[in-house]
Amino acid sequence: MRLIVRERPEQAAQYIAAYIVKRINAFSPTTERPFVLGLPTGSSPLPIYQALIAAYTRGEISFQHVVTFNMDEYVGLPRDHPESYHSFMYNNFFRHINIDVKNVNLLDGNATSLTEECIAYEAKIKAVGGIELFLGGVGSDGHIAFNEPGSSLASRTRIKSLAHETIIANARFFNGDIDAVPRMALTVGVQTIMDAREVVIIATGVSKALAIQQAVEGGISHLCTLSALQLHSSSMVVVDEDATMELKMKTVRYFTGVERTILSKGMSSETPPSLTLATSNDGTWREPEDGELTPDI
Ligand SMILES: N[C@@H]1[C@@H](O)[C@H](O)[C@@H](COP(=O)(O)O)O[C@@H]1O
Repeated sequence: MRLIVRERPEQAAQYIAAYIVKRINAFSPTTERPFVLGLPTGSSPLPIYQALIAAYTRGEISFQHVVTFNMDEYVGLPRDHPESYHSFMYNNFFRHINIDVKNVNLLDGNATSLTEECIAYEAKIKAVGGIELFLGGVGSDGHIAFNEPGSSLASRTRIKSLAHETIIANARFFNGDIDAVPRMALTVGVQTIMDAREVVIIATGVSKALAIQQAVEGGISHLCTLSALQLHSSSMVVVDEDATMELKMKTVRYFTGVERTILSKGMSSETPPSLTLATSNDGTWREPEDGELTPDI
């Protein structure tokens, strides 16, 4: 796991947006070989979407050959409800870029059979060759997507009851009315996220500090599903300083020291070492070879 610390939330978001732009451009996606991107909702990813829209407007990135899969969706909330994740994604991202709506995948929380919807979603991910990069946020209880504490770390897309802490946290999107927050959601599983070739997480604000502490310094535990990323070979957590509040100073210094080492080797701070060193001559992604510098130095 790589931990990137930036002073302010918007700097953390800028870092991730620049990273995604570079990853997609280096991949050179085509119709036959699209870039498959996993996406979250929530307030923390919003500035990432704004930065990606700005990059698109400046002509630095095209989403024409990008296929997206969203992490989760509420059960029973009408698709056109302003707080459905469908509405969130179209209003805050898809409507502002050149993505083909045929390439957008979101779980249907109103499907006749929710179980079949989940099985079909996993099949669709498999059919496009798996997810290249899964972007995610984290809940204050350490959940990733809607994989609440106690979720199996081997879980796949399924129906999930929301934890009380999540219902309270998400009431802010429903005028503070706890009763208006749906009690259930469809969510990709921890294993669905772990299957992505790369996972990038944004966590900003002091409300995420405990979750970050557990995920980075604690052991792997179903009580903090984000901690499963310790087993992923290419994961990166990007935080602002407030989200580091519960980490040991030694931990923060270790990770910022790693980044300094990378920079002193002449790499751009916005360029992941794996990108610089594990990119083939034709610009396509490849597995780093033995002994080659990877993000987990
Ligand atoms: N299902 C979503 C998660 O995917 C998201 O990470 C979390 C945090 O959201 P925020 O960034 O608004 O704190 O909210 C919801 O629970």
